[in-house]
Amino acid sequence: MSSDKSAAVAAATLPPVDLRKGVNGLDKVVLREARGSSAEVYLYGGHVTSWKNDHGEELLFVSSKAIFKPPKAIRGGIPICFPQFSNVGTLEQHGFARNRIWAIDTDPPPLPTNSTSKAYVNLILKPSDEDLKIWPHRFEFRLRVALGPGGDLMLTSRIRNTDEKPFSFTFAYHTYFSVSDISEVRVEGLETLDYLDNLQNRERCTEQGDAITFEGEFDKIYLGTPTKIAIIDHEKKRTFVIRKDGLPDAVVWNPWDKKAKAMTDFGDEEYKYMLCVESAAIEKSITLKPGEEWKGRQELSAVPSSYCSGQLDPEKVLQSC
Ligand SMILES: O=P(O)(O)OC[C@H]1O[C@@H](O)[C@H](O)[C@@H](O)[C@@H]1O
Repeated sequence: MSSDKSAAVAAATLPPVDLRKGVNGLDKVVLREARGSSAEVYLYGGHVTSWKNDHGEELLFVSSKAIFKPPKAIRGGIPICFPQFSNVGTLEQHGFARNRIWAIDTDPPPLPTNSTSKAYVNLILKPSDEDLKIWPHRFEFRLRVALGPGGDLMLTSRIRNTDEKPFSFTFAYHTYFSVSDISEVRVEGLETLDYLDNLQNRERCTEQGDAITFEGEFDKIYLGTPTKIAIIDHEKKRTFVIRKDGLPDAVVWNPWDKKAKAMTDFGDEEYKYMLCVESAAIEKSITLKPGEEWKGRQELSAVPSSYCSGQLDPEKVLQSC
């Protein structure tokens, strides 16, 4: 039996949603779609740690040194940065949502969807008394993680102000994509945009030239980005397409060798095999009045690259997906 078929047969005999124990006994939810794709979501952080296509290939990067233990956020997958991106504010780096234990939301308000997939989970995070001491705002953060019939991974965040006064926040889906070799990767859709360079005190610059390629440490916040961005992996002949909604900015990050060595939960050479492209709302923070809700959506697909005699046609890649 081909591996595709056996993955599909296995998926058909297993439930579309399964609560399991993950690393260090942490609870995780396994999602499986009938054709064989799958995803895993840890309640710790509301954190997606795996997304596999129907060939069983892992599409996200998780470090071999990732520490699955609170309070350290899991290195890789899709950490949720909320209510603060990076160090722009008084909270710990990237906020606290990525290192809190989320709950399964058994009765979420309806979310319009045109997918018939049964492979989804709804999670919820509410602030604890301790959280309210460091960020004095009551909220309900609902996260839905769903696998589409074709294996697409959809994350929908709904954040509601349940307090009596307005609050503001910044946000990112800090997605770590698995790539074959960072030197062979290009990102399309961000050319000619303005960005804040995290390596130059967030100086505002304008991207020049062609698609983005990588030759060293990279850490930029692109502003006013299109709703579609592509990551083209030459060697794998695979293109990731990111579609996003409600998230105008996009962070592109690779730590390269020196920073990789400085991170205790990241292998020295692992920077070669990952790239973060993060759908985000950073430059203009989101403000919610009491009772208001914000929604931010990210949809990921992995498709074969259109690759012709060594030349990629960016237009073709973006249009054909
Ligand atoms: O180590 P952390 O807190 O997970 O952050 C990783 C990186 O996250 C990125 O989003 C930032 O732009 C980088 O500056 C940062 O180094």
